[in-house]
Amino acid sequence: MLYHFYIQSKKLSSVLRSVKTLAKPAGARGYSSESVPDRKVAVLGAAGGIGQPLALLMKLNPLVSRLALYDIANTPGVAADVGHINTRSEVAGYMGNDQLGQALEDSDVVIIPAGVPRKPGMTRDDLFNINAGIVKDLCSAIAKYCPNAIVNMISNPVNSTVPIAAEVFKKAGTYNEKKLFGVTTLDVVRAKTFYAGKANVNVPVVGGHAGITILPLFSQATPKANLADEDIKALTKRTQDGGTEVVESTVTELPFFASKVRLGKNGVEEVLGLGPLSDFEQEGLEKLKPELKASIEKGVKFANA
Ligand SMILES: NC(=O)C1=CN([C@@H]2O[C@H](COP(=O)(O)OP(=O)(O)OC[C@H]3O[C@@H](n4cnc5c(N)ncnc54)[C@H](O)[C@@H]3O)[C@@H](O)[C@H]2O)C=CC1
Ligand SMILES: O=C([O-])CC(=O)C(=O)O
Repeated sequence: MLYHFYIQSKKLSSVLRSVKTLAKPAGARGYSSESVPDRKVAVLGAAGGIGQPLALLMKLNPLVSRLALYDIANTPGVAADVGHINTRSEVAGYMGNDQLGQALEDSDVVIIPAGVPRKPGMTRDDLFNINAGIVKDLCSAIAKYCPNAIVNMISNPVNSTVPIAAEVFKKAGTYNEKKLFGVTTLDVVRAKTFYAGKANVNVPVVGGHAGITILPLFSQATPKANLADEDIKALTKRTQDGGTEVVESTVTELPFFASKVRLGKNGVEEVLGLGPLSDFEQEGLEKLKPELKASIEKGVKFANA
């Protein structure tokens, strides 16, 4: 799954693991290059710490045929570098606002890691003042140049940048709740790693992507490890502090809530429910709602100001 790869891209070891898998010839993984349709992916913020390894992973993905790398600076070099990799997709670099439209035109998928990252001591919400404006402008351009694209928001604070994107698209008349995602897969990756080390385990993580709004559901882990309540509490805290898909849903009364979804080529096909929660998780769910609600409202207010 797309999201899995790029969110893992922060860790070099994960990048190398993914590269190993993806570097197999397309046919070896069940794709025949002739039968793969044309698919354009645009990365906005492509020259950054997340954008560059993400561009590499997209270049290695046999499902991508055109890769547009956009940033306000340094994209010609990044595009030349990534373009030397001998895989299917054609790579083009775009730099500065004048070239944003070209970068976005005809895109099927847009991934946004543009904006500033946290420094030690900052919360994700501390990034709001700078990143909200960046995301708003980029989403206005998406509505204009590729209104049908699937949009994946990485820029923080995700709990607010996703609602900002939704408001911009609603105003432009292009909003499709099935095609807007907040990228929170890193929370799932962390929950799995902390729960069971290297073992192959599934752990759903729901809510948002900041602090207590991240709620790992260890009671639904498969296979299950028999851990004491105190250990589950500690693992929950570690996952929340360590750094799924945020979609508009009816899983809770909140308009945006990370939950398990079934994906298809047109975006979300089904939003899956929360499933049975332990008392500890139910308590966590009630605690996260006010904070996530406030972050959503902050984004909506900004976009409509
Ligand atoms: N959702 C998640 O799980 C994660 C989210 N993030 C977030 O992703 C964002 C990027 O992080 P890094 O790549 O580490 O930061 P970075 O500073 O290394 O890269 C950001 C890039 O965005 C570019 N940029 C700034 N304004 C832009 C604009 N208007 N249009 C296009 N590009 C623009 C910069 O030139 C830079 O190349 C941060 O907000 C960070 O918090 C980071 C890791 C995981
Ligand atoms: O923590 C951050 O600022 C970046 C992020 O979203 C993550 O690593 O989960």
